[in-house]
Amino acid sequence: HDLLMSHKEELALLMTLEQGKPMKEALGEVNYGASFIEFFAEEAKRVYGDIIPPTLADRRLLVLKQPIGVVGAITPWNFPLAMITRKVGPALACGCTVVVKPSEFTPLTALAAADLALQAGIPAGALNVVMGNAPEIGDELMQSTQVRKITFTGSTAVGKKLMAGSANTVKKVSLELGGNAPCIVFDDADIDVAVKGSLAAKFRNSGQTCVCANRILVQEGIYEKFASAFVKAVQSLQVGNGLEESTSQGPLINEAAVQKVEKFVGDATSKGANIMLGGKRHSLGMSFYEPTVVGNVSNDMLLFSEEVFGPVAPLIPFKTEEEAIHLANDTNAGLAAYMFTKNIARSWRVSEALEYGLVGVNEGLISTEVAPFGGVKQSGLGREGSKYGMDDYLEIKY
Ligand SMILES: NC(=O)c1ccc[n+]([C@@H]2O[C@H](COP(=O)([O-])OP(=O)(O)OC[C@H]3O[C@@H](n4cnc5c(N)ncnc54)[C@H](O)[C@@H]3O)[C@@H](O)[C@H]2O)c1
Ligand SMILES: O=C[C@H](O)CS(=O)(=O)O
Repeated sequence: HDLLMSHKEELALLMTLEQGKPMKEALGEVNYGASFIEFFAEEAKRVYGDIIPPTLADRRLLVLKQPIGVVGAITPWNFPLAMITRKVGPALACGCTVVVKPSEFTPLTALAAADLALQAGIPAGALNVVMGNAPEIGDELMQSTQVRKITFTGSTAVGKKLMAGSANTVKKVSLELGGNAPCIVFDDADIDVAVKGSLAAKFRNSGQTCVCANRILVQEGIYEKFASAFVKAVQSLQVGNGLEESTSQGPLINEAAVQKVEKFVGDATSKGANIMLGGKRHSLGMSFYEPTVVGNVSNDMLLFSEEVFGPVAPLIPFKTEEEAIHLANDTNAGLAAYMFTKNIARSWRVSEALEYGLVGVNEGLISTEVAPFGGVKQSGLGREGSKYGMDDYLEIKY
């Protein structure tokens, strides 16, 4: 933890250079990534067992918790450090060894973090980083009987492949997959809080975050007022080189990502949505795309049904609370959801009706190492972070 923090600037520079996120976000990710190392170093002291009152007088019943064994960890490019430490932290704390396969788009951050781990005294062989052909490495990890657990963060499609491939050796699998987060703005919301929270939830890492607001549902009574204020806030975002202090929006990870955004925006406009801001490649060229707001989006559009993973905010009008809940849950994803309301009864009622692993109320940035992170439905299996994050790396022995 201390070496990550003392090398914060170098690690952040690596992330900005290979992933593109603005330095201020990269610096924040080092703090976030290091927090998992510190948190789980502490949790290692609390891997408690049990002594169970026996059913027979001459018996003593004991429960131990032991490390599951060798862990295969496969991670994405969008949070090159934190998605690794969110796995390596609990794995090492539970006494497991780890083989990490980082994304081919962000290898340097992974190697730098691993080097710091060796400097910190993590024994050689306890933490390993492998690079190369992802499917081949994945197959090796899935088929090896030495590997007892696969932990994956990435797209839902790849997660399903790994889950299926792990069946042959009955591995424990934890999956952190794609999202399609609704962000519900009710008539009774504080509009400034709603605009600030929706902006943060949508445009973090230029929209390339699994918990990004993917659909912004706005009640009809506040739709015009919210849309106007939200567009004005999006206009304040500064697109540019992540190394420049003024930049708040970097490039997308690659050309394919930009083409996906273009496809989604084109699909929406062809079906009647209207571009309120942006809607095209940025004049900087390369893989920069303008922060975009699309109005009157409906559930027949890709922007509603799929994870855009880019700087595009679809606004979807709704009439009633029941309609908002129905629209919000109308997806196979179930990672994060957000709502903005000043009505406490409504916040409880809607939170409990939403089919998601994480629900933010009047807040767009909810990820923290002390709380359980993970999805329901097809957004994943298991939880990372929090005391619950240890369970996936332990076996219970009676
Ligand atoms: N739920 C979460 O915590 C979370 C966090 C970050 C990203 N994501 C999701 O990840 C996606 C974006 O990340 P990405 O583009 O890196 O995802 P991806 O699935 O394309 O790649 C993720 C990792 O899997 C590897 N991989 C790809 N194909 C593989 C295969 N056949 N076998 C083994 N490994 C393989 C990649 O090399 C990479 O290391 C988005 O859908 C996003 O929502 C989810
Ligand atoms: O992109 C997915 C990450 O899990 C986002 S967060 O940094 O954990 O919020």
